[in-house]
Amino acid sequence: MTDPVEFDTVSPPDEPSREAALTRHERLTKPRGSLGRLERLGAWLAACQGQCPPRPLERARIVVFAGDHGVAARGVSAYPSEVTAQMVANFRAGGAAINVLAASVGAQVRVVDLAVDSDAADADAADAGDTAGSAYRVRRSSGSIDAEDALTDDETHAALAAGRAIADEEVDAGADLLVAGDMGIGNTTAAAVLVAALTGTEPVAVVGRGTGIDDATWMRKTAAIRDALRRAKPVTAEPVALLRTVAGADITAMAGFLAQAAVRRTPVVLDGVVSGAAALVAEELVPGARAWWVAGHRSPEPAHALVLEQLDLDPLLDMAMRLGEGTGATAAIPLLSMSVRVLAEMATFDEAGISGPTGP
Ligand SMILES: O=C(O)c1ccc[n+]([C@@H]2O[C@H](COP(=O)([O-])O)[C@@H](O)[C@H]2O)c1
Ligand SMILES: Cc1cc2nc[nH]c2cc1C
Repeated sequence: MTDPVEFDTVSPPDEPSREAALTRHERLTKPRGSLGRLERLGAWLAACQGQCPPRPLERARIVVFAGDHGVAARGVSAYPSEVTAQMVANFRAGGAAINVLAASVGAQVRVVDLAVDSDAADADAADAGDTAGSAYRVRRSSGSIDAEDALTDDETHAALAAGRAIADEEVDAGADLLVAGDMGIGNTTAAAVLVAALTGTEPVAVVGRGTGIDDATWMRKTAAIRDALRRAKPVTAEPVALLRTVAGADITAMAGFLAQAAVRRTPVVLDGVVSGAAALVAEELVPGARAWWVAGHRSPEPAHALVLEQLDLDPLLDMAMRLGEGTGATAAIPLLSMSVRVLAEMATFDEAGISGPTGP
């Protein structure tokens, strides 16, 4: 059996740099506080970088964690499982929404197949040019979580180790901002179960429309979530066992990635309900990790609202986006870039010879 995966502890972002950024904002040529949340966002990035003004963001990386889910066979999605492999090919060809959004904001996309339900040989072929992609493949799909564990212990450790290694690779290659995206038919069922388990919520309050399911599918999905939640209950306080029971290799790797990004002091933009569910588990694995995350957007999935509340994160955008792939997070990247550049490039009152506020 493989060894359990250990994570170092998380240290908080640098408070003096945050303070310096907030103080600098008082001296920039604008009424005090007038850039609103953009000011706090820049201060957060200054704290993450440990310097004020912060460096411009130059290497934002989006990692799409792809995997299939056995529970899809219960009829819980509006699309068939084969779409996962087809979309992985689309990502690699550059034709998916995330490719276009990433190109628009100057970010790069990396796709990693953790458990796509296709032949490993296909994955190897598709991974040509991205050798790391197939190297991290843990298995094909996952157990149907309403009736069996998603993964074995060994697979859970392998997926966590994969996510940790991917974060290390990205940080070592100079990433200054990370996004965890997801692709996997059926993954909103697994995400909803994780969120319900970790927030003590009833199935009907976490079930969402996913890819756009009809009412009959909603009933099957709710039943699957109910059954999986019953299986998850005994391991709710054990994050690794919870991942083994109801997550799947893609979400498990994402949790490892989010945990390790925080350990490595690298800021992350969270996406929708799937990255949110992984983030809830990552915060259990390495408490304090949430200080390294910002919520890029609010997904209409009800479980996402629970994630945001539990992690005390206020999303930057509310665009009714429910695609996944990291698209909601990537749409928020321009705000992060602006927040940094404002601190670095705006003139101060002194420099511009502009009168400051009247009064004391
Ligand atoms: O990120 C979200 O909040 C989100 C909400 C709904 C659907 N998705 C995407 O849709 C797929 C899962 O939907 P489903 O209905 O098959 O569970 C998966 O590929 C996700 O990336 C993602
Ligand atoms: C086409 C398609 C693209 C996706 N991207 C993320 N989830 C998806 C689900 C479907 C069905």
